[in-house]
Amino acid sequence: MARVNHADPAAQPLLVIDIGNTSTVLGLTDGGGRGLRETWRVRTNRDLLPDDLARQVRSLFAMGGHALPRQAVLSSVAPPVGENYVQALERRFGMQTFSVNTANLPQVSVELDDPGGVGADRLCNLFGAQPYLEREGAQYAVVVDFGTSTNFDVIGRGHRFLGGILATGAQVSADALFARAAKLPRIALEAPPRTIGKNTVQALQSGLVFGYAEMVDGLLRRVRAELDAPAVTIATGGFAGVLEGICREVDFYDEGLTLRGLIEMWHSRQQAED
Ligand SMILES: Nc1ncnc2c1ncn2[C@@H]1O[C@H](COP(=O)(O)OP(=O)(O)O)[C@@H](O)[C@H]1O
Ligand SMILES: CC(C)(COP(=O)(O)O)[C@@H](O)C(=O)NCCC(=O)O
Ligand SMILES: [K+]
Repeated sequence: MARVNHADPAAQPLLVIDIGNTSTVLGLTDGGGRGLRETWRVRTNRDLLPDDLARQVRSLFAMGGHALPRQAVLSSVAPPVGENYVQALERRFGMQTFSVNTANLPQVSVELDDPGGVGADRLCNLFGAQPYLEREGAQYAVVVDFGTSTNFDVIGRGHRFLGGILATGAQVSADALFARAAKLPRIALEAPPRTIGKNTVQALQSGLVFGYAEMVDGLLRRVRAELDAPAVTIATGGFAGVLEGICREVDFYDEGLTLRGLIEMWHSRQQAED
């Protein structure tokens, strides 16, 4: 029987929070494991103050019947929301918190002009991609993260962040078009039955969904052509599900990659400290 080591932080449940510009994903790990007992997706709201966030976290945990853990790890690309969560968790619940940034990840080599400028979510994706690198025996991985912006994170073996691409997110592109074309209806971003649309809605869906997929495929081909060895490609983020089966250059779809990366990063940091 496994004995729980109460002194070992890696054996305790952990609250993980990934704060994007549109959504915040929270998760609770099972004690000591990498598995998630439950996840929640809430809107990222820059207007909420630390006590609002404390109330939010408390009610999510109450809803699931979970006790609050003693430790949390956060990734934020939406200041000041990350800082507000940290204040809430530390002051109201006495939690120990760790916020991801380049400076506190010595095991990662960020090979950019300004290593400190990379988004924390992209560093989570670096960790989330590790199992794919190992399983596929690839030298490189490219994570395509479909959020507010669409990020391509190019990762090399040995925890190397090599660079990438930032493209306008699919919803942001659609919103910009609707805002400037008076006669166009707001449509659901889903694939139409065929490329040649038979009405305004289908024509828009073709441009926004198939057009977007072609951009992704084209950029992935260009990235692959610049690398000196094969790359495994994985899609994640809010809009990835819509493109599943449409992008030809995407090998895997993995909704939970960023959050699992955040958990993995925390464990690898614990090991580095031991
Ligand atoms: N369940 C869903 N189905 C389809 N599209 C979604 C879904 N959830 C989010 N999106 C789209 O994904 C984008 C936001 O993704 P998300 O991962 O929440 O972004 P961020 O990481 O920037 O917070 C938006 O374009 C949104 O319309
Ligand atoms: C590119 C991003 C806006 C993506 O955020 P998201 O779409 O996930 O909300 C974020 O990772 C960010 O602000 N990055 C800083 C710039 C960089 O990574 O180079
Ligand atoms: K994200």
